[in-house]
Amino acid sequence: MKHYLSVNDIDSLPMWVSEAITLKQNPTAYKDLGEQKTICLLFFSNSLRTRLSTQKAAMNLGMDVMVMNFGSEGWQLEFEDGVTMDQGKAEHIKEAAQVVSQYCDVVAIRAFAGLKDKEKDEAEVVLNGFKQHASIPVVNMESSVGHPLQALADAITVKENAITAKPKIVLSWAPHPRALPHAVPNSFIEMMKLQDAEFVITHPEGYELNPKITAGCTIEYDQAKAMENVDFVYAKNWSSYSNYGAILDTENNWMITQEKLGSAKFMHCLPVRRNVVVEDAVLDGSQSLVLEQANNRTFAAQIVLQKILESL
Ligand SMILES: NCCC[C@H](NC(=O)CCC(=O)O)C(=O)O
Ligand SMILES: NC(=O)OP(=O)(O)O
Repeated sequence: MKHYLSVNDIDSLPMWVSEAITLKQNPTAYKDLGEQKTICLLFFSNSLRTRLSTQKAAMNLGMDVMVMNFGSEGWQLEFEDGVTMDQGKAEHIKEAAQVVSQYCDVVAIRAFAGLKDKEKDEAEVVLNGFKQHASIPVVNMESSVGHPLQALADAITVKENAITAKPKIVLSWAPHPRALPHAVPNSFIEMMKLQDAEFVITHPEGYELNPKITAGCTIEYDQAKAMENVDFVYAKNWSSYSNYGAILDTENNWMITQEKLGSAKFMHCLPVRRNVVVEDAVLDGSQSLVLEQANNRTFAAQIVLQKILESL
């Protein structure tokens, strides 16, 4: 595998998930694979889990790791071709990506959607800029439109906790004080299409995601109805897609509560706003899988890096 940019770079989900679960028994089993290899993690946006779990995964594989908060510490990058660079941006992606490629064997990038300009976000300028100009494999650590490492960790978590072969999984929109990107729900939906599940998306009207991504999915505007007989509830806020980046005022009581959850398991990618997205009782109770999801981020990243290292 050259790059890991979206869940569609996974050639066999069942195989990857099963390899990741096996890996958990002996995380350093492939310690020699990454010897003399360096990964560079570039952050244009904040992170806790992605930063530490990807670093941990690389260390488990024996790799050297360099981390840079590019957004605050790097030169401001120009991504457009042919511009006269007489304004604030000091360095062009053409040089930056090639320079990084000289120091590392793999580069991983986090750059969230700006949520102002849909076309610009969907062009994935940062991720694609590196893909185009770097000569090394690129890993997506959450871009404007996808978070495939999270989705892989989620698939591992579902596999480990499912008690039926085809569980009912509901992706529920939840409230949030800020406008959030679509990357996590997008990749979760794409991942659901790769696995056997009765999958339902529920959100208030106006919060429809990109129809190209939700094509073929069941969308139910009544949250209670969507959650009947559910096995896994995956909560996530996202801003409007059609009214791009807006917070609408259609929300009415969408927070996940223990009462709504019933006996289902609760999932969220974290960080989560307590008593806004989900009530304390759920997060502090035994049905929450959020810490398992975060733990599985290491093994998701490790499987991805393993596949990349094997193909170098
Ligand atoms: N990487 C996981 C989620 C990252 C991001 N959440 C956030 O920005 C939450 C920030 C806050 O709660 O203020 C998102 O939704 O895509
Ligand atoms: N879930 C996740 O990606 O967390 P961070 O944003 O903290 O990396």
